[in-house]
Amino acid sequence: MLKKINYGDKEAFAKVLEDRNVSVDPKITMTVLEILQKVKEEKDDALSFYTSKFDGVVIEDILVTQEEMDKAMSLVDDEFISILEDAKRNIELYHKKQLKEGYEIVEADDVYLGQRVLPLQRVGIYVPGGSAAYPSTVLMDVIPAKIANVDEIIMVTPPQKDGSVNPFILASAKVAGVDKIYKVGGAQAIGALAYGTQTIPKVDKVVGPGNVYVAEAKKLVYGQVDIDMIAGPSEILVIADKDANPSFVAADLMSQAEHDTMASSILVTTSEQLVEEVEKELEKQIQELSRTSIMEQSFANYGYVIVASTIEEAIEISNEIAPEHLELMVKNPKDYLPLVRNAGSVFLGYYTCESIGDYFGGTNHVLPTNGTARFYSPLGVDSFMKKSSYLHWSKEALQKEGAKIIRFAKQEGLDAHANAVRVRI
Ligand SMILES: NC(=O)c1ccc[n+]([C@@H]2O[C@H](COP(=O)([O-])OP(=O)(O)OC[C@H]3O[C@@H](n4cnc5c(N)ncnc54)[C@H](O)[C@@H]3O)[C@@H](O)[C@H]2O)c1
Ligand SMILES: N[C@H](CO)Cc1c[nH]c[nH+]1
Ligand SMILES: [Zn+2]
Repeated sequence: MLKKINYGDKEAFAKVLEDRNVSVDPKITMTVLEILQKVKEEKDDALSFYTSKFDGVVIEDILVTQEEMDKAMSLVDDEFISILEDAKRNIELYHKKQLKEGYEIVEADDVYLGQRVLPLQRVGIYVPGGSAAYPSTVLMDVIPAKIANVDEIIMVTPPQKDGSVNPFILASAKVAGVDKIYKVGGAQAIGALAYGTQTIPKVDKVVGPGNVYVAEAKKLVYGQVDIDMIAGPSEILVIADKDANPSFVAADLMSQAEHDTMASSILVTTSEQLVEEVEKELEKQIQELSRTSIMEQSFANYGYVIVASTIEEAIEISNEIAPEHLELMVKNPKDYLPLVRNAGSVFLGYYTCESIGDYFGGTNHVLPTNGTARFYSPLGVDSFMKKSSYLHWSKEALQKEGAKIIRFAKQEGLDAHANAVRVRI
């Protein structure tokens, strides 16, 4: 099911990297530009138009009401609410450590300077609602924003055919602490968050995964608002030694392949025998699961096995691929962690399947994909904060150092800058 290549075959390996560089069809960019322009000009009317066109439903009031929230809570079982709360606790515990403080430096002559770390005022969270509903993503997006102390968290998500929102999404939003929820999705929702409409207020940052229209819209509004990252189809790279259990390896490869036909699952191993055993396990387990066709297509598109000569070499390969998720199914996995340079999130040991991180372990599951783990970080508290600097100089300090500043300004030909110092001293 997986295409087998050797790391030594540089051409074949280059193709693995190339395959991930899916460029966006210009037609999609044109469609999204058109949607964004219409939202900018026609605001709420454009939202109604596109919701009816793409989601097949006409909605009078897109703001989710208290009544709708109460109904959703009554539809969700207590066990699930309690699981959401347990997951929330783990996610909070992990993310609280990310809170950063500002600093101040005090010098002679009443000179002081510092950096303040401030929460964003209003953020927009996109929660996908097309082919699958992910209450877990609501927790992953919202909890770090709450910890950062963002003033207002607004969520947008496409309505279902009957005009409602999946109750598990609403329950998750309630547990996480979202302030307002609007029933609108796709590029039009991103446009609404970026430009504001009569109903949806303009935000400072848009975060959250979505399909290609959502991702393209985020790219296009960047600058008008900040965005988190472009999170594409899921990826998993498993590094397994000869002692790894083939049944576990196969199960984990399938766990991400089931997300999307464009998801990528790669096994890098030092054991030829494991390759054969994993193949057998894949054939067996895939028949026992439900999203068989998606997994098969995903393996056909981006499923690879790469044989490496050592675990160190396997990590070198992984660093080149820079996967969203990396599993180290090897003996003494922590010994290898320092060698990992590029990976969104690393799962250590035979029993740490990636699904733990998707739902419950505490680390964030909104992660850089498509090789961008080389420079992007997981979504976190930092994503919802910004910095601002400040400086104070006294008359004495300016008298001492002012001449240097005047000279600097003159060097740049900026006389008015120099003058601002001169008039004070
Ligand atoms: N990385 C992560 O953490 C993570 C988590 C959850 C989901 N995801 C990904 O998010 C994506 C969700 O996609 P989805 O489609 O299910 O939901 P979605 O909410 O992203 O997209 C649905 C919206 O797309 C718009 N749309 C659909 N067809 C269109 C068209 N022809 N032209 C213009 N707009 C159109 C509609 O407005 C619709 O409301 C998947 O790729 C999934 O793998 C990633
Ligand atoms: N693995 C996905 C991110 O790549 C997130 C997710 C949500 N639910 C299950 N998994
Ligand atoms: Zn997942």
